[in-house]
Amino acid sequence: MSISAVLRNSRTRALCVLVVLRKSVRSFYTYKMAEKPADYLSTNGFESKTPFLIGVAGGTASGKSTVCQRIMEKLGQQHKEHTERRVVCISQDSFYRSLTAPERLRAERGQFNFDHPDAFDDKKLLATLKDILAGKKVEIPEYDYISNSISNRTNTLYPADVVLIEGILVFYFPEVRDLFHMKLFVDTDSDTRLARRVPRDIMERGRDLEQVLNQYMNFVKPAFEEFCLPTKKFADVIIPRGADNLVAIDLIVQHISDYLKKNPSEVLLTGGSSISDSPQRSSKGGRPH
Ligand SMILES: Nc1ncnc2c1ncn2[C@@H]1O[C@H](COP(=O)(O)OP(=O)(O)O)[C@@H](O)[C@H]1O
Ligand SMILES: O=c1ccn([C@@H]2O[C@H](COP(=O)(O)O)[C@@H](O)[C@H]2O)c(=O)[nH]1
Repeated sequence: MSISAVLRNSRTRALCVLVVLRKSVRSFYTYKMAEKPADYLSTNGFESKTPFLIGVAGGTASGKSTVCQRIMEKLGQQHKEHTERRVVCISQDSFYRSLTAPERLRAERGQFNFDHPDAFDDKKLLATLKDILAGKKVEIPEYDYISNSISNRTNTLYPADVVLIEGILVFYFPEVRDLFHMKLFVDTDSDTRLARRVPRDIMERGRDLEQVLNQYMNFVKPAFEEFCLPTKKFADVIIPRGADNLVAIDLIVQHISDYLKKNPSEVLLTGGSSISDSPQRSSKGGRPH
């Protein structure tokens, strides 16, 4: 091979290396930039960080709401103005879908399966959680268990640092499940749950004993076994005995508290924080907890 051919060849090789290098540098930036909007909301040169999203699943009356309440109390959030809260909590029940007229009739007779995934508007739940993760203020509908429907009242959820969402099937829908940075499963035995559900549904949800037991045997128990219990395997932390488990609650509170300390709530100037400081999905590597 002549010297000029060698030179031409090595120049070609050098050019190739440069192209490859440029390509990998560009794809590195593309990756970073593409990741950024999911973690930061950019408005007028300011960025507000995405909240740390915690899913809390478990069977009916396992104590999901009570666990969330305890966490809020221990973090001193319960008595704060809604606009001031750094930790907020919502329920998957706000995302039950509207029923058709025949379904409404069945629901009134206790013959509608509210424990089946089809009872939920999972698209709306997903869209709302994405808005929350984008740092938006959202309206959360109130669910009315007496009329078995979404009421016309909503509660405003202001951007917060940590958002808890509790519900029987929060880990059921894969796209929803993948949004969580941390997944908790409240594991309370079925007898205890039934013993709690009966008085609650009679006193708070306007049911009679026969209705509660029929619904439990026909729908609640089979659906728990088919749809809710299998999602326990997705949990990062299982909380046996629910709100009675003070050790588990204290550990979770400590973790959230550390997260809040590491992530001051003020809005950040653009470029003020690195991507690696922001929450990572628990299904991927590098989780912060
Ligand atoms: N550790 C507990 N000890 C006694 N009662 C409890 C406990 N946890 C929850 N409860 C009661 O059981 C019922 C269901 O609890 P809740 O937290 O609403 O469960 P979930 O949100 O899982 O449906 C409520 O009436 C609640 O007050
Ligand atoms: O109109 C409705 C809607 C839901 N339910 C029951 O509620 C539970 C879920 O709420 P928990 O607070 O987790 O118990 C679910 O088991 C449904 O059966 C209802 O009875 N009526």
